[in-house]
Formats: sequence, C-alpha cells, structure tokens
Amino acid sequence: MADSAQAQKLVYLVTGGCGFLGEHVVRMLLQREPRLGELRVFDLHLGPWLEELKTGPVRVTAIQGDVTQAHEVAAAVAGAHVVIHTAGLVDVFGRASPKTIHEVNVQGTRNVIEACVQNGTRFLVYTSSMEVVGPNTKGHPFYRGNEDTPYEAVHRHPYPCSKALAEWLVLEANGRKVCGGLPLVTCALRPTGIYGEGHQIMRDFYRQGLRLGGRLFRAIPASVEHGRVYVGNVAWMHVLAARELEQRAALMGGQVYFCYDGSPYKSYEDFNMEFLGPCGLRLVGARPLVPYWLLVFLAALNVLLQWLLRPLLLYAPLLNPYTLAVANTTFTVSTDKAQRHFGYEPLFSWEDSRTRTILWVQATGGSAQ
Ligand SMILES: NC(=O)C1=CN([C@@H]2O[C@H](COP(=O)(O)OP(=O)(O)OC[C@H]3O[C@@H](n4cnc5c(N)ncnc54)[C@H](O)[C@@H]3O)[C@@H](O)[C@H]2O)C=CC1
Ligand SMILES: C[C@@H](CO)CCC[C@@H](C)[C@H]1CC[C@H]2[C@@H]3[C@H](O)CC4=CC(=O)CC[C@]4(C)[C@H]3CC[C@]12C
Repeated sequence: MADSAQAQKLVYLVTGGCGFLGEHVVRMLLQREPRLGELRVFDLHLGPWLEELKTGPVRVTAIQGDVTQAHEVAAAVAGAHVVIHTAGLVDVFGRASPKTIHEVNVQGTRNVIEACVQNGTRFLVYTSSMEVVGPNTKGHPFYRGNEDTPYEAVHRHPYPCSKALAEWLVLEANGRKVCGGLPLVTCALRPTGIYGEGHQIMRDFYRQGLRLGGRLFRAIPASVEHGRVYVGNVAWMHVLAARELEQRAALMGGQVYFCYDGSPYKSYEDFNMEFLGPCGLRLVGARPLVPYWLLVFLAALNVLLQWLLRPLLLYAPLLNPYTLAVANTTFTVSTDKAQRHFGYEPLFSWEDSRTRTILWVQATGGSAQ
C-alpha cells in the first residue's frame, strides 16, 4: 500500500469497536485518518450510535460477530489492510469464568492473527494493557517505569494472564508471512488505567457518591500513585501506530508501547476526584478511613460470598483481593518510546481531557444511560 498510490484508500477493521475505547478509536479514525476508505466495526454487541456514522463520506460497515469464532473473524478481516484489535473481556471482578476470559482474550487474538495471515492483511495493532507488566502479586511498585524497566511480572489473575499471553502471540506473529508472501507487522499498545467519556467505573463511583449524600470515603493512601491515560489519547495513539506501521515496520514491528499523556500521577481515588469533585462529590478523609487489614478481610469475604452466591446470583463487587492489590500498588509509567518511534504526541492536553470527562460525568452520570 506504499507509494504506488498515495491516494489509495484503505480498509480498516476495529474489533471491539463498540466498547469504551473502541468507540473512540472508531471516531478518531473517521476524523483523523485521511487514507480511510472503509471502516469495519466488529463487535459482539453493536452500538446504536453506529447508524449516524453510516451517513458520512467513509463507508462504515457494522459487523456483529464474536472473536472466538474463527470463521466470523476471517470473514471480517478479508480484504482489510489494517486491523486494530481492541476487543477483549475486561473482567477483574469475577463476572466471567477464567475459561471465558481466556477464550475471548487469547483464542480471540489467535483468531485475529490467523485471519490476517490467511487474508494477506499485513498490519495489526493490538490493545494490550499495563497489566501484562503489573502490579505483580507481591505488590512491588513500578515507579515512572518505561518499556525496558526490569520488573518481576507475575500473573495469577485470569485477566492479566490472558492479556500477557495474547500480547506475546501478537508480538511473536510479527514477521510471519501472510498470504501473498509479505511479512505481517504487529505492535502492542499498553494503556494504563483509561479514563474519559464512557468510563463505566467512573460513572459507578459517581452514582455511589450521590447515593452516599455526595461523599466518597478514602480507602487507599494518597501516596499510592497510578498512571492514568485519557481515552482520546489512547485512541489517537492507536490511529497513529496503525498509520505508521508500514513506513516504520523495521522499527515498530514486534514492539510494545505504553500509552501515556500528561495526566497527573495520583492515587486512584484522588485522580477520580479530579472529575467527581467538580460534579459535586467530596472525598472524605485525608487518610484511609478503614484500616488496610479490614479491607483485606472484606475483599476476602467478597470472594467467599461470590462463591457461595454463584448458584443464585452474580455477586461481583469492585473490591476483591486482586483489585485491592492493584489499587494499593504504585504503578506509573514515564516514557517517550511512542514519540521516538512513531511521532506520538498527546492530542488532548490534561485540561481538555479533564474538562471533557467532567462534562460527560455531568451529562450522563445521574441518568440511566
Ligand atoms: N479500560 C481500561 O482501563 C483498559 C483497557 N485495556 C484494554 O483495552 C481494550 C478495550 O477495553 P475497554 O474499552 O475498556 O473495554 P470494553 O468492555 O468497553 O470494550 C471491549 C469491547 O470488546 C467487545 N467484545 C468482548 N468480547 C467480544 C467477543 N467475544 N467478540 C467480539 N467483541 C467482543 C465488547 O462487546 C466491547 O464492546 C481491551 O482489550 C482491554 O483489555 C487495556 C488497558 C486499560
Ligand atoms: C478499593 C476500592 C476503594 O475505593 C477501589 C477499587 C478500584 C479498582 C476497582 C480499580 C483500581 C485500579 C483499576 C485497574 C487499573 O486501572 C488497571 C486496569 C487495566 C486494565 O487493563 C483493565 C482495568 C484495570 C484492571 C482497572 C480495573 C479497576 C481497578 C482495579
């Protein structure tokens, strides 16, 4: 697709294109990818908002499908130049079984790779996660780390296990000959905790705060820092990476990139208050109001309750030993690898990202949407 035709229009496929991140990737491609000729949006559940996109100048094709079904993925990939594979089962709360998480995240990714190989699709960008690195089960801090920082990555939970395995598959596939004989070029992007318009957990915290009379209670020390990244910048990074993969195949192929922007390093709760504060909530307590040992106990109790209640109902609260460990461990990234390799600069400043998120929480937080 190189210089033979600068004006050649490209077919992009976004898997998981109706999810929180996927929708932003889809909209970003339509706004910022001049070579886009057709955009295929593949998802298990198609969003009604796709309809309005179908009236624009670029052909938008909605494909309801399941990444675990190889034939459905193959049909969607046929004829695509670039695949952005963002579909995944994001579950750290025990809603889905480990088997299902593995099937979607690992087998689904395998199906995407094989479909690229069979169909001669050469460019694949995979949405990985910071979770493939850590936090590890020992709670070691990862402080301002980059892609080369040594860290003891130990995965036990099904979600990070599945993301690590899927990322490995994607990177290992780099250089494989696709149908037609040319090499596949792949890279993986590792977002930290994503926030922005559409962030379900943010909305849940907002609603919880409203129920508690406009208050949230500090549970995690303010000194535990998290790296967070705005969804618009994560989407922009995907679009740029996909665009540059061909020209910079030797440099970018088989590489991983953390997703980063100018969002401040703060504790998970203090960071959320950047948005929930202006929406009228306040975080009570300069220090955690419950002792850590009690949180550990409650997290363990939640696991027991989940197990006991499983025959009757799905009990999947936010607090469990894994989420507590993640929330309570510093994990921040500081890197310029994406800037050096493919010229990434955040599209949205921290101020813009903050304002957009606040407006979204205000607009939808109290409603049933
Ligand atoms: N939300 C976060 O903070 C982070 C997310 N990620 C990764 O980003 C990607 C997108 O995550 P989010 O947008 O947050 O999640 P999401 O749940 O909003 O989006 C995932 C999308 O994948 C679709 N999907 C799930 N199973 C599927 C299947 N079997 N076949 C086809 N589509 C399927 C869902 O319907 C959904 O639209 C995931 O791969 C996740 O692992 C990585 C780092 C952080
Ligand atoms: C102990 C509670 C007191 O208020 C707070 C619980 C917060 C947790 C639900 C979140 C804290 C950190 C989040 C994770 C982190 O942002 C990294 C992630 C990366 C992903 O790829 C998927 C989502 C997540 C695991 C994210 C999930 C929610 C938290 C554990």
